Amino acid sequence: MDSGKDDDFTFCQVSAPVDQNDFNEQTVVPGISKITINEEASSSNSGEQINLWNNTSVPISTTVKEKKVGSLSFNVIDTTQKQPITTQKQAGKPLKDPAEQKPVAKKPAARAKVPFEKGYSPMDWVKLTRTHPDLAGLNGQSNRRLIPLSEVKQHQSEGTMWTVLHGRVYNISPYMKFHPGGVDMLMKAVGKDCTSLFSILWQLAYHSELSSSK
Ligand code: HEM
Repeated sequence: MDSGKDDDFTFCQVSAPVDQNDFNEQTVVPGISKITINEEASSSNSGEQINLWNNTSVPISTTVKEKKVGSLSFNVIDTTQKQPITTQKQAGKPLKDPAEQKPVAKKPAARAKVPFEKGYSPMDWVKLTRTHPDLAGLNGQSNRRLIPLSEVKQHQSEGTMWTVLHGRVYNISPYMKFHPGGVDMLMKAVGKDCTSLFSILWQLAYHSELSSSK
């Protein structure tokens, strides 16, 4: 093992994220009519931002930051946009050349925080991570093995709910009731590669804290 992070449930080789097509942003955030997805952002410093509505792309520069929530750690894309994410959409009319479109200020996302049950506050999570060193459920197994997506799909039950984010496998089961967005939201990531979904949420500013350096 190298000297990298060894307290984590890592590494896997999987296919491209699969949940993007299942994902309907309206069900996650009613009222949102326009979102964009970052492609090729997990390991490069530059990429393209694809606009889902008119399929134009805008070059952006990205950096990948590693963030931690308790023992869960993950990479989060930090995009330094050269152009605003949102542009005006005209109902029923073809969109203008992106260069002509007036920029619209990005609205802060409507809050969708769910009240925590007693004993599941962020502070309780911190305590749990300190008192339970093996929340990933490794049981002494290496955290550096290749895990196929087919194996990730098999872990969808209490205690062992796996997801893939930026090429790494995480057991998010212990975090379920601590998730500020609620159990139902987090369940959408279980048994899948949630990288695309996570990028969408980040762009909607739902996971802003995870991606800032505060
Ligand atoms: C994969 C692991 C995930 C982790 C570790 C995680 C962690 C977090 C954290 C720390 C927050 C609070 C951040 C903030 O207040 O800015 C949050 C909020 C939220 N998350 Fe997640 N999340 C995960 C996956 C998901 C998924 C898959 C969804 C939806 C499908 C989701 C939906 C939300 C929503 C709606 C909020 C509420 C944002 C707000 O209104 O404040 N999360 N999550």
